[in-house]
Amino acid sequence: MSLTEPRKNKFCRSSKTSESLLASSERNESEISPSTLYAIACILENVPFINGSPQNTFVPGLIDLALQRNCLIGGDDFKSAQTKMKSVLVDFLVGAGIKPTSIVSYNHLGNNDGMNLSTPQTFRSKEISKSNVVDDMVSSNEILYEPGEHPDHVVVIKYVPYVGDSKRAMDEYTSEIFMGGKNTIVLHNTCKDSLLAAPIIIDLVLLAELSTRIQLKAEGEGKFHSFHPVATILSYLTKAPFTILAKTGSTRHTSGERTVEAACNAREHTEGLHWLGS
Ligand SMILES: O=P([O-])([O-])O[C@@H]1[C@@H](O)[C@H](O)[C@@H](O)[C@H](O)[C@@H]1O
Repeated sequence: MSLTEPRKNKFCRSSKTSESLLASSERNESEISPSTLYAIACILENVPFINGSPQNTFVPGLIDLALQRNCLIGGDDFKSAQTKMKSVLVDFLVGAGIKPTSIVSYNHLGNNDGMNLSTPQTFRSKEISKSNVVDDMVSSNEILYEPGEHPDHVVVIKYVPYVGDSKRAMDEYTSEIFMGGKNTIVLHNTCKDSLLAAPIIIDLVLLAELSTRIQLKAEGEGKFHSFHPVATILSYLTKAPFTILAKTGSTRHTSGERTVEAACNAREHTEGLHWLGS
């Protein structure tokens, strides 16, 4: 986990493969972000790495290295309060046939993260992870939304030192209902940012450790093997779930519902198992 870093809009040449990434870190090149360096160190020691921040730490060369070393990586960005509420509420509204057309999320906080997010480059990383959470829900409902249609969605975060770790979140959800009616839901949420993140970190660490001890094989497979290094099961607890597409093997940020399914499947298949190494 690290403080939010500026988002990389394109990957430099040295981060494209594991070889070029390792060579670049050996040369101490500045393009390699601190969180990517931490991840390299973990993978080289076969220690699971979880990205609790929103920036794109998992550059292609790092994913390559994790696959080669079969080391667990997961992320991105702990889903703690406003975004957790948003993913649940929008899922309910869309599922109930109520069409969110405008979502405005504002929050202010005064801790170190709030100060760090007060620069445009780092805020952009968080803005993306807080905004994309509804994309898959909207695009999957072709009855409510035309192809390409989506709600107006605005995310604002302001740094207010006085409130410290007591994060304030204010949300307004406006939706179209039956016969062109309008519905507006307004939420106000005050919470201790760190107290929300801490249990998520503990759960992620426990789940990551447990995942590394599970061996499995599908029918027809010759031998047992571990889960895929890209830990979809961990991404349920994040804003921007980092997952692997079974068909193509490519990684992508996907929706929360798919990660719920992955977590439920994993639990179903592991309940009551005799634990290796226990
Ligand atoms: O999870 P959430 O409340 O939507 O998002 C939060 C952000 O709004 C806040 O700026 C940050 O400090 C928290 O760590 C968390 O990421």
